[in-house]
Amino acid sequence: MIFLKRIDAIGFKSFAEEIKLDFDYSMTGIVGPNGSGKSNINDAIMWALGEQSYKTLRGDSMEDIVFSGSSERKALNLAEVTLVFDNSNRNFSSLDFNEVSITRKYFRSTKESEYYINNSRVRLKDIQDVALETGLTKSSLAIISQGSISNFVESKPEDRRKLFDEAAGVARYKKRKDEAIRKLSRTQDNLDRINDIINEIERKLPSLKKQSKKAIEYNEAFNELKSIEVSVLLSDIKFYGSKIEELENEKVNLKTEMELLQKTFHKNNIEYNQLINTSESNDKDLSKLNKEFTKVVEKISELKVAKITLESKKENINIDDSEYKVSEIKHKAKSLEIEIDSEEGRLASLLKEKHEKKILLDNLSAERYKLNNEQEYLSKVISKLEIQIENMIAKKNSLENLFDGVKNVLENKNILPGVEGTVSEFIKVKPEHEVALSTALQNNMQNIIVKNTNSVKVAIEFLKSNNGGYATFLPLDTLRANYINEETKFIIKKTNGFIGFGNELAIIDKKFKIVLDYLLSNYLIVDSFENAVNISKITNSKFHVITLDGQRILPYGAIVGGSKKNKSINLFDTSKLEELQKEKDHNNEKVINLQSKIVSLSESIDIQREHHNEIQASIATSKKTSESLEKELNKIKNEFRILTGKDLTNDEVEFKSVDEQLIKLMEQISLENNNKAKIEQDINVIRSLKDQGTQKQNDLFKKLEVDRNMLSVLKEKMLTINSDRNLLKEKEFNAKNRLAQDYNLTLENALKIKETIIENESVVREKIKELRAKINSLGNVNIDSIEEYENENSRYETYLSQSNEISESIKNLKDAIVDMDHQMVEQFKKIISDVNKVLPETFATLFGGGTASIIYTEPNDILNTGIDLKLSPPGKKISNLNLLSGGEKSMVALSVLFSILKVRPIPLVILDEVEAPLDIANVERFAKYIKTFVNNTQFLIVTHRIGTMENCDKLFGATMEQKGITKIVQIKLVDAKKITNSN
Ligand SMILES: Nc1ncnc2c1ncn2[C@@H]1O[C@H](COP(=O)(O)OP(=O)(O)OP(=O)(O)O)[C@@H](O)[C@H]1O
Repeated sequence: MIFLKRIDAIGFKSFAEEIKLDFDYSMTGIVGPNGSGKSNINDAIMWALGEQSYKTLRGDSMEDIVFSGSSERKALNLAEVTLVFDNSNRNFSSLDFNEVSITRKYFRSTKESEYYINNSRVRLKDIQDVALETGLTKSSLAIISQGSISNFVESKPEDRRKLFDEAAGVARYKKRKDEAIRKLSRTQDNLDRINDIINEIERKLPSLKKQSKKAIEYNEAFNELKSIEVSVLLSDIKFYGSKIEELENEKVNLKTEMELLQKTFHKNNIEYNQLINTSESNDKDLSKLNKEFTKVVEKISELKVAKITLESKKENINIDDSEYKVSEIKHKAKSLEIEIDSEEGRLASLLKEKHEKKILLDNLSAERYKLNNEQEYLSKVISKLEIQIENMIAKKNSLENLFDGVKNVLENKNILPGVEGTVSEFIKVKPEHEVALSTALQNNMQNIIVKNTNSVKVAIEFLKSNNGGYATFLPLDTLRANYINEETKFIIKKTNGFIGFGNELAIIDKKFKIVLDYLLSNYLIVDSFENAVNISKITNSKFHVITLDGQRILPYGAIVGGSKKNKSINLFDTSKLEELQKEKDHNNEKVINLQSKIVSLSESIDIQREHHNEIQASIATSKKTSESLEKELNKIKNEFRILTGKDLTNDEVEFKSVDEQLIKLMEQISLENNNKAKIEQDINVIRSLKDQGTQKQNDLFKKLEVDRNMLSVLKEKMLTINSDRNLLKEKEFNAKNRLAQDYNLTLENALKIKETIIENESVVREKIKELRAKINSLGNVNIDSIEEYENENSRYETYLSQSNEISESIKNLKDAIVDMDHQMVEQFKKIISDVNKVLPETFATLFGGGTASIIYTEPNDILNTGIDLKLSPPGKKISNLNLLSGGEKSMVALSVLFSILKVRPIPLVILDEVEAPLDIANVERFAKYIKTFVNNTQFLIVTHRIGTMENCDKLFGATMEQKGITKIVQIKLVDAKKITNSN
């Protein structure tokens, strides 16, 4: 049997000071004046066992259970009640202790309750479990007040049955049944909701299934088409690629051939034009010489006429024959000497001229040798430059330095709208700013300039769908620069060593200016590190400051410096490439100049060589002429010796006036003849040169014609190659475009797809047509429907299984309710029958005779039936229970209560003034009757009645010595009586 050993309470209602009640006895009485706090003990027990209804506790809120203060005491914040039970028989089966204490605390401030079992904090539910085992729970039989006793008879049959429900333990089932019904209703709601969803899905599912089937068919056909067509496109692209490569190679060879031919043609053309010039100048010289020649011939004729006139004049003079002959000889000798002198003079001048020509020729040859060497050296330099340029262009065109994302975007520029190119492609810098601006731009060189944000969107989608990497885009429509304000700019410009703002030093096309401003407007370029530090300080370290050799001071003062390795390749390459190209062009110009100089030098050398040869020939002729004149002079001198017997000396060569005139004339004639010969010689030289020139000119002309024809053939060929190549490029582009547009594939990604081997091209192309037709025949396809169908179907299955589970649990609940109903009926019937067995005896004992029984108001509906009482007090016939007196009503209720206690003993029963309406004799009977239960039940009786007090084992008196504060002390019967009497 569970035995309540002690109650400790403080702060609960009127227990402002701690009260302790030891219940060592089976029947304990509590006495005291009205309002002294007796019933508060019952409340304390109920509250400690977890009572949640403040109304049951006679309050308006839970706060009302805390001591609210009195005229002398302040209100308390905490109410605490502890019940101590004996558990040596382990009546609380789950608690392995000899003593079990249950504590509840309530804090007014937090409005929170705390529960403890044996001082360990527990949940409310743990307390309620223990309370169930005590049988001391709310509305149980354990706590009976005066009100509930008098109500029992007066209440309706349906309310009356509650007591029996409690006793039968049916209340527990009822509670569970209510819960089960609530759960059933909730579950049914759930089922309805799920069935609604199932119906809704069922409506959608067939159409989705149809769409999904169509989409799957489409996907299959599309994937097959994709696999075949991608392979066909790849094989086409491969074919076009190899053909384009062949044509490119052919083009390179053709270009080299054309360049060579053009060089030769150009060279020959210069030579040809120079020959024409030389020929024209020769013609001029010739006509001049011819005029001079005519003049000389005319002069000689005139002189000869004068000589003949003089000779005839002389003939008329009568002179001795021998004298004449001597004179003749003298005259002839004189003229021969003149001729010899003149010939010697001519020879000397020819030798001098030859010497001069030799020196000139040597100089010209030396000059030509030097120029040839120079040309050879320059040609080598040009070849080297060409290789360097080709390498650079190849490297630049290869895109190999670019990040994956950037490379992919640039490679697919044709299908991505609005992509302009990388920053490095457009920005140019002066060589002296190259290092600084490369340092500034190092992270942005590969940013891609695009027209607008839409272009960015398309490009990013493209990169995402091809797993093509990342890139930074600069959309021209939304890009905004963070400009330095004019005032700050003014100060910066005045600072030592400041060279310029990054965006003003770099060069870019006007339409991309915002890119420069965006990237470089906050970069200050300065000459030296010291000045960089200074300018950074002046500007509060707000901007990037970069020195010409690439040292950087970042905003907020960080400094980056070191070697110049970071120089941007692209920027450098651009200016370097231009530099190389310029150098090459400059050297080419030099070579062309040299070539024309060499050609003209060669011309001059040829001409001078001809002159030299002519002079050589003239020298030989002159020597011969001199020799023959000497011979003739010697012959005449001999003739003179024979005629006169003396040697012809110079003194004798004297003439008379006519002779002298003749000699003079002859001298003049000889001089003019020499002159004429000289002119003739010059004419001959020029003529021969002219002939040679004409020959060369004709040869060159023919050669030029041949080369010109050849060039036009080669150009024609180049045009054909270019147009073939462009055609192939277009085809290749179209194929790539189809890869991108039809299959959203870059070439790179397409190559990763396993290729279908094409054995028979026409069969494959036929298959492509077939698949296309199939795809077209499918019409509008909703690809998402595959996933949608799968999702909806799986949702359908999930809900279906949930619906089945819920239906199953509804069935279980219904079964459980039926089971509970059955249990309740059985147990209810049992308690009624058990009580009916003892009730007549109890009734007779308390009433001193008579009989009583319990009857069902609805015997056919035991679950809902009310309970009525059939009573026969001794000597009375009762037709209506309401006709009983107050005391009788209490006695009837107590009979029923005690009958129940007999058949269903309860460990602890609290009776609160239940015997108040009874007369002294009945109180006596009542108290005595209680005594018959004490073996199974512990009684706590709040009473004002002496009869009851006399039968109690122990009495406690409740007083309010201090106003409003209950004090409880054990008292003797005599004192109890005193208290009662004084009431
Ligand atoms: N929160 C509270 N703080 C202080 N006193 C309280 C509080 N709640 C109730 N009381 C006091 O408790 C008393 C009521 O006690 P109780 O009902 O136990 O009296 P009783 O002895 O059973 O009286 P009766 O014999 O008339 O039934 C009242 O005086 C009331 O003012």
